Amino acid sequence: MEKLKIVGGDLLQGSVRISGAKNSAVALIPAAILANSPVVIEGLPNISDVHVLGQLIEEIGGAFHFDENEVVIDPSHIVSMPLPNGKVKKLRASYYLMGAMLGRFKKAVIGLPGGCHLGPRPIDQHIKGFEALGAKVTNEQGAIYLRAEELRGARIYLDVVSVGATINIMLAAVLAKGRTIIENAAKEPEIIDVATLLTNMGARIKGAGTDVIRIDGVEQLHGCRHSIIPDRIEAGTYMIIGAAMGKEMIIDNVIPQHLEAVIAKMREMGVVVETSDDQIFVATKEHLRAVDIKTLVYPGFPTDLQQPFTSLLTKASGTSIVTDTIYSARFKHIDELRRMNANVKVEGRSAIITGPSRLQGAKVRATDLRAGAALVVAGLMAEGITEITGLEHIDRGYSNLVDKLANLGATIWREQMTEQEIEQLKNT
Ligand SMILES: CC(=O)N[C@H]1[C@@H](OP(=O)(O)OP(=O)(O)OC[C@H]2O[C@@H](n3ccc(=O)[nH]c3=O)[C@H](O)[C@@H]2O)O[C@H](CO)[C@@H](O)[C@@H]1O
Ligand SMILES: C=C(OP(=O)(O)O)C(=O)O
Repeated sequence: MEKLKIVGGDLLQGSVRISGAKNSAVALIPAAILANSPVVIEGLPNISDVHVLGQLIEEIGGAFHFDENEVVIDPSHIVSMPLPNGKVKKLRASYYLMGAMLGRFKKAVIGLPGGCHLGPRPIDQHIKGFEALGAKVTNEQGAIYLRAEELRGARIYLDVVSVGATINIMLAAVLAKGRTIIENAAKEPEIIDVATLLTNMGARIKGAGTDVIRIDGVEQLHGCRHSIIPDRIEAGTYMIIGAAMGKEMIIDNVIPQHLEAVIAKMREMGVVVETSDDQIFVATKEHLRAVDIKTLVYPGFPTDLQQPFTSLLTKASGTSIVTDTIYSARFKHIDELRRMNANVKVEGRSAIITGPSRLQGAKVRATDLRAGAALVVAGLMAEGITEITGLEHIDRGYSNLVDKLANLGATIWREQMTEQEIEQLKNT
């Protein structure tokens, strides 16, 4: 087991290349199993969520060859094998195997997913969608059993705007008979990316990226080549790092339109942000202003950047209020930031940050993926050494984090934990 060590205070300079989007990747891989021949995806990120999904594809008889440039998924020999336990619990997005397996085999058994603990994360809207398409769905001892004689298109209104439910219903509907209409659909860029792959595989989908998506079922889908979109959350994390510690930082391979809400907030704080076609330039300023943030569905401020942004706000003068309207308990990083001398407290669904604070290095623990990102940002800003444990969370979503930051001039490395440290961690 490893920990991450950061000596804070270095000003960062240079360019960082953003990897493929985690939240696209984890849907594109299950989408590929709907094809009858190999699918090639360029630019998948080198993160554990991708590797775990690859292992799941192999477990059910598919082939998955990972390479930093492209991944080949051959779904020709996949069988409808139950996956009630095991690796499905390691990530959230294993729930996409429900829609994809149901779509291909008209039956599936998939254990309830894992992923970050951010408060309740029900999947009732996914199930409502599968049932509307004609599936019988039951929950037996923590696994979802899905079975249909045939899937028929339906009109489905989502009671909650959900990324996962929107994509999962698309996956189940592309091979269904007739037309499916998803109303109140989520509009995230990752949904468009998945629709683009499915369309290249032969699916008929209109409206992805708007709140009404129309899918006309087809008989079969074939393999194709697809290039993934860049990760707007990874890009946003490096923008935050640039806003905190950047002398002159260029975020490369990014779609600036995907980050408009974040760019606007940074400019409101006084951060220097300039955009071009596929790059964003960010530099810190000595005096940053406090701002309030409310997370919203896309194109609003993304909840996945709320936690690292909180770390940045410890540097701003005044009081900032960060409210998460998507998740009720996405504040596990706050106690750790307090250990680092941040003046932060949680009231209900809001974090209240009073700055500026001089952060101090400390031993802290990442309890979820973006809590980990928040601690990396804080560690880069702090005086002295910060030690971060819980790297398995960070590894779910950040490709080559240490190399990317070291190339920008950060003093950061991974180190084996001693047996005593591992024991201590287990007991906390
Ligand atoms: C793998 C992946 O893509 N993860 C992202 C996805 O998660 P995920 O797809 O799980 O998030 P959703 O968009 O579904 O969830 C949004 C909100 O709706 C609620 N809800 C969702 C589904 C449902 O059936 N019932 C219900 O009540 C959730 O509890 C949450 O409060 O979108 C989130 C919101 O942008 C991001 O934080 C995650 O990074
Ligand atoms: C919440 C996240 O991921 P997941 O939905 O995969 O747990 C995230 O990427 O911030």
